[in-house]
Amino acid sequence: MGETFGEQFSRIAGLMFVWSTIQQLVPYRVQIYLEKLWAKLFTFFYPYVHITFHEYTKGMRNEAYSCIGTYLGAKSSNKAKHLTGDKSGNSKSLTISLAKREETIDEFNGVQFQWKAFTEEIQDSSSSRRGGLSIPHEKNSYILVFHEKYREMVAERYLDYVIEEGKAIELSNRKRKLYTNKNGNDWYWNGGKWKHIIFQHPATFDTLAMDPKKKQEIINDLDAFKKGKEYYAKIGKAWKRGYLLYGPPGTGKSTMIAAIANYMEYDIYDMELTSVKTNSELKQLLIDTRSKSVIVIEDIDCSLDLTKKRKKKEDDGAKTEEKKKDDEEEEEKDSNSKSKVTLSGLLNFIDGIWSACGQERIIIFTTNHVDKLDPALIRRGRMDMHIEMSYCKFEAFKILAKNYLDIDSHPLFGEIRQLLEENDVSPCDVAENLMPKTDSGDAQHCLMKLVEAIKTAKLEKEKSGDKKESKPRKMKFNLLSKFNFFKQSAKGKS
Ligand SMILES: Nc1ncnc2c1ncn2[C@@H]1O[C@H](COP(=O)(O)OP(=O)(O)OP(=O)(O)O)[C@@H](O)[C@H]1O
Ligand SMILES: [Mg+2]
Repeated sequence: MGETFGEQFSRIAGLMFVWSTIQQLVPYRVQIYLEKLWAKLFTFFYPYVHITFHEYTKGMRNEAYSCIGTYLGAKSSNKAKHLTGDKSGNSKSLTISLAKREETIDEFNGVQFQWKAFTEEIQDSSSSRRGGLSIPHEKNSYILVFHEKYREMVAERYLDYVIEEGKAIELSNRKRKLYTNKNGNDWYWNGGKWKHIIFQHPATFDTLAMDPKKKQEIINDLDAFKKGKEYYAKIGKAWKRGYLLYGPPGTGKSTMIAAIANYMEYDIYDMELTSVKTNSELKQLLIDTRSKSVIVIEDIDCSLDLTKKRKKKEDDGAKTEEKKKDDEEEEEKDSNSKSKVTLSGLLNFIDGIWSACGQERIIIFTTNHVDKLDPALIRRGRMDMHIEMSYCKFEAFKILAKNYLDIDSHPLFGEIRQLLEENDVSPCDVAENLMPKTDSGDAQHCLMKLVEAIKTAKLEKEKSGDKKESKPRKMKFNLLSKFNFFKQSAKGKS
């Protein structure tokens, strides 16, 4: 394997010359016999196999080519002498690749493999002809050369390894995207049914205020899912996971989605179910999603009248014919303007045959009213984990205090602990009070503000006599509305 491409080429040319001379001198039958002999001889003198990976095959970009390029760039950045650097709009940092005609050696399981970045100049006489001149264009490829005896290793392990590694590097270096199926002009359309902007959200599990034990459980579940490729294949299950996030407004459901996407380094598909007209459109949307993504349906209880539809069927039996007819007419009027996605369409979306066509996907539903959902929608197995996002208790408060004020303790913490135990306050409302409104706003001032706010809310509640059914102030932060801020900045970058 120590030979360069030049030396290998001279050796092949010599052998070819000997062969063509012999061919001209002997009759046809002998030629056939000699051809077999030649194949053996050739392998004996030149026991190397070449595999070429072109940049384009049949007019389509070859995914293997870009994965190999990324892999070789990462592997040879400290070995090869000629490299190129590239920073495309979609990558977070500089991508290093082998320069044209550069060679490098890669080692796998103690075996050396030779790679070369090959470029061929082609004189295109048709499409690119300008003013009588034919403009040359380049045909790029990577060539892998290895000894005959490693054929099996290459086919069964090495190439898979190279492609997977390349893909992983590409994924970790790409800018992630937030997709939507909503109508609107200020999103980038990517050819399918989804439009996107660059996804940038600072939420992480560290900044998410919730019970630390519960948080760790979710992180462990995500870790197991990430590493579960073989396990899911072994048990014959599609590699996907479903989470149901439920809880009152402002308890961090949307924030949790952003934290999950950041932790997993996934894209987000924010599905507006009311914009989907039919079940087949829903299926098409699913097909158009890519793997390594979180598919989100927020406020699932408000998205579709799924529960009503099912309940109606049960009630229909008890109605008079006239009443039934009136209802049907009413429904007909409604149905022309509304989405016709049905519960079974949605269930198929979650775990039908089609849902398995892309791997490594997380589906998340959020709701403020878990009790309103159809049991079929949230049964175990369909939604693997039910996560309750609840009011802010002391442990969660400490995380917010650290995030917003950078403090771990304060004399007011004791009072706040007690107030949080006795009152239902959403993390959103706590966060709102901890945010300094002026430059002079210090920790003491913010904590006092919080204490006052909780006490005032408590008094108001007592006055209204509605001690039990306290509803926190609804501060609706839809995932998309949060990202409106990023739309402008994302323009032109994607
Ligand atoms: N658990 C939390 N940890 C950290 N910040 C939080 C948390 N909950 C709420 N917040 C803060 O409050 C804001 C609103 O939270 P978020 O939108 O995630 O709530 P939600 O549960 O999705 O509400 P809704 O049910 O109205 O959609 C967030 O931008 C965040 O700043
Ligand atoms: Mg939300």
